[in-house]
Amino acid sequence: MASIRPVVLSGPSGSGKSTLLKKLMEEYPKCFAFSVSHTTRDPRPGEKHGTHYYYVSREEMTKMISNNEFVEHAEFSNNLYGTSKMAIEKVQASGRICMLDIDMQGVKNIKKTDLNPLCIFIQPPSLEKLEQRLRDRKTDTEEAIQRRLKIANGEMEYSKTQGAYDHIVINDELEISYQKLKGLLIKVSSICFNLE
Ligand SMILES: Nc1ncnc2c1ncn2[C@@H]1O[C@H](COP(=O)(O)OP(=O)(O)OP(=O)(O)O)[C@@H](O)[C@H]1O
Repeated sequence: MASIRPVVLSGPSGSGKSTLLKKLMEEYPKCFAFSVSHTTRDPRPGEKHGTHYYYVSREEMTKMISNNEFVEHAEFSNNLYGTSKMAIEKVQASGRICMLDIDMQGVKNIKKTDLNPLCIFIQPPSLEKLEQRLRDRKTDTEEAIQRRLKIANGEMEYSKTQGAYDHIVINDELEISYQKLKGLLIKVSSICFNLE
């Protein structure tokens, strides 16, 4: 049986990826799952290997990176984090749709794998509205907002290139965008998604 395609949501910071994913997970908790990331940081009390993260040594993770086992990886506060192909395949094997929230570079990488992802660009209605949403979110400094807006320009440009994304959802009115997203996901797996 062909495996269920993983679904990538990508788009500028503040375009609404987390908001849409949260709605989806709340409405269909059994249908979707996130992949478990790898990290070199130590587990915190109560955290379980394979549930919260896969905890690996820096040596092991560096080796995995050079073996091209990650679709994306980054370093924060002296620790490496990454989304492995294996973790995505594990979700697929469980019969659920693996949802990924990854940046433009991650999209380019995952498209080179044999995971056959459905890539959806979550587009803000305008850069002005994006800026307003980032301000209203109150999670970023002015400097961070300016940095996010600069990156957003490049992401918007890339989204227009031929074949970059399978679909674009303009996130203007949240409920309408959410329904559009659901419509696209039914096509990935009507069995799992059991909406009809
Ligand atoms: N359709 C919408 N209309 C108005 N506000 C929205 C809409 N969608 C999301 N928002 C708000 O915009 C802000 C940014 O959304 P969110 O945090 O989901 O973006 P994101 O793409 O996940 O960003 P990041 O990449 O930084 O995690 C949030 O405060 C959210 O409540």
